[in-house]
This record gives sequence, C-alpha cells and structure tokens, in this order.
Amino acid sequence: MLRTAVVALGGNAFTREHQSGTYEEMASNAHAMAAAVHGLRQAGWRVVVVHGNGPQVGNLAIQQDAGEPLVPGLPLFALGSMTQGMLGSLFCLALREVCGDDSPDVVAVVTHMRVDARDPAFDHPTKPIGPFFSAAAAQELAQAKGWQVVEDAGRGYRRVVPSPAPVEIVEARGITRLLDEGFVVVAAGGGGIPVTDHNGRLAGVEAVIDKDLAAALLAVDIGAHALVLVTGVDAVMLDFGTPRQRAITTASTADMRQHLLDGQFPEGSMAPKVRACLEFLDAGGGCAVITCPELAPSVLAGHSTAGTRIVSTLASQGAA
Ligand SMILES: Nc1ncnc2c1ncn2[C@@H]1O[C@H](COP(=O)(O)OP(=O)(O)O)[C@@H](O)[C@H]1O
Ligand SMILES: NC(=O)OP(=O)(O)O
Repeated sequence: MLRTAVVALGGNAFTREHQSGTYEEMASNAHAMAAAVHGLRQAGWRVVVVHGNGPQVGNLAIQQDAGEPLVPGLPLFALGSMTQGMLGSLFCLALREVCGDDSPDVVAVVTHMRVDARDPAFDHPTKPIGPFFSAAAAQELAQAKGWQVVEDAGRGYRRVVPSPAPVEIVEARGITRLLDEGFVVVAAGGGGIPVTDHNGRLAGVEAVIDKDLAAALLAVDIGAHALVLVTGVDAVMLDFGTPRQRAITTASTADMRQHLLDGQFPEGSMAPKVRACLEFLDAGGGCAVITCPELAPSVLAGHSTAGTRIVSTLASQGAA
C-alpha cells in the first residue's frame, strides 16, 4: 500500500515576498509547487495538499476595503473561503499541466475547520496576512484601519489577525473517501474556513488558521507517514538572519523542542511550522520535512544534505 504524505504549500510560496500578488505570479509559482508534488507521486507517495493563504487573504481584505461603499466588504472567514477556491483552482490546473499525460485525478475540497470560540488566540493576533510594509507605512495603516501590525521575520511589517488552533476538520470523512478512491486531494486550504458551534449550527469566525497546524491535524487524522512543509527557504536555520545563521539538516523532536524553547523560531512564520512537525511526530508520524519546492522529494527520501528532516527522538535513537 502507498504511504501518504501531507504536503503544505506556503502562501508566501504562491506570492513571494517581493511580488505584488498578480494572478500570473501565483500561477507561475504554483507550477514549481506542482512539480514538487509530481516528484513525490513519482517517488511512490500518495499526496494530500494543504495550501496557505496569508498574502492572498490579506490582499483580498484590502480589495474589500477599497470597494466600500459601492460593494459591501465581506467577513474575513468568507475571504478565506474565496482564497480556497482561487488557490485550489490554481494548484489543480498547475498539477494537471505539470503531469501532462500522467495527470492524476485532483480535486480541491472546500474545507471548514472547527476552532474553540474561547481560544485565547482571539485576543492575541499572531497570523501575518497581506503585503509587507515599511515600519512607517504599517503604523499609518494601523492608525487608519485599526489594524494590529508586527515585524515579520526580518521581511517588513504586516497586518496580523487571530489564529486559533485547528480542532476538527469538518469534511474529514469526505477527504478520506476521496483519498481512498485514488484522488490527489487539496484540502484545508488557508488552514480551513474557521467555524465554531453557535446555537446548534456552525458559523464562521474572524480568523485565519495556520495551515501548517491544519496540515498536521489532517496528517494525524488520515494516518499519514510524512508531513512536508514547503516554504521559501531550503531549510530551518539557527540564528536566522544573523551572520551566524546555519541550517538544521537532520534533527530529533527533542532537538527541535529545545530550539523552540530557546526562541530560535519567530511566531507567525517558523515557530508554527516547527510546532506542526512536533505535533505530527508526537502523534506517531514517521517523518517531517521543512524545505523549498525544488528539494522536497529528495529531502523526504533522505537523499539531500540540504533541507530539514525531523524524526521523533525515539526513532532517531533507533528505538522505533
Ligand atoms: N529560523 C528560521 N529558519 C528559516 N527561515 C526562517 C526562520 N525564521 C523565520 N524564517 C522565515 O520564515 C519564512 C517561512 O515562513 P512563512 O513565509 O510565513 O511561511 P509560508 O511559506 O508557509 O507562507 C521563511 O521564508 C523565512 O523568511
Ligand atoms: N493560512 C496560512 O497559514 O497561510 P500562510 O501559509 O500563507 O501563512
């Protein structure tokens, strides 16, 4: 039986830091990510794709503001569902094109994610969305629009919104059925549309869920062997952004937990990725990888000295 890899594609890999967010840019970047997924399938993996939406959902929120009062702005969770449709479509088209005659059946599932209405994250926004701004422009926008802004991993300042922990994938059964039928499934895009129980029904809430944590939850739910987090850097670095910066190539969960405690990884970028890997491996996952699209297949196979490959401490000691 084929082993399953859940592959999470960064929203910042669809729209790169220096890009403005045009459709053509996203389509071209989607190709590189589709090629990575194609490589994994050729290596014998069954693949589920989760994509991010930070840049795109933030851009859409700015477009909503600009449309007022002619057209009413929509809530953030509705914008999340819109990005699921757009990026799901982009990725499915790119995968078909990259695979050519070898194209798999690929479907994108509109996915809702249950979160806890009492999650303290609602009072402490950490999820960066939209474009990067200079400090001065960010301050001005924060004043004018009531945004909270933070510095994002040395790349500039961005708006931040609440990012509660993903609790339950509402469409989990459907996703599993499609996988069992042999589809490449795109699911939980943008971390999933955040919903809570409200008077006996599910209702959207103002948040953007971290797609790496959503991917880890999905990977555990479906019993995946590997979690592959595809982003804009080859590897996780220690002392990132300093002259002492160096890549982590292989690590145990104990090593990564210690680096997290030491404050090596910023919130809103690398910290949730590392946490997602730890959650997956602690729940029995086989291997977690953080790397760029081009290296993903070889890092997962253990054939590359670049990229970051994490296994549970027990497995690294040969006990599992
Ligand atoms: N310790 C670190 N090692 C590598 N990259 C880091 C580190 N800390 C922060 N980063 C930044 O985090 C980015 C990945 O986070 P982000 O762009 O939010 O992810 P995504 O690709 O999922 O959208 C990297 O491209 C890099 O700029
Ligand atoms: N929703 C989410 O995690 O998006 P990014 O990957 O773009 O940050």
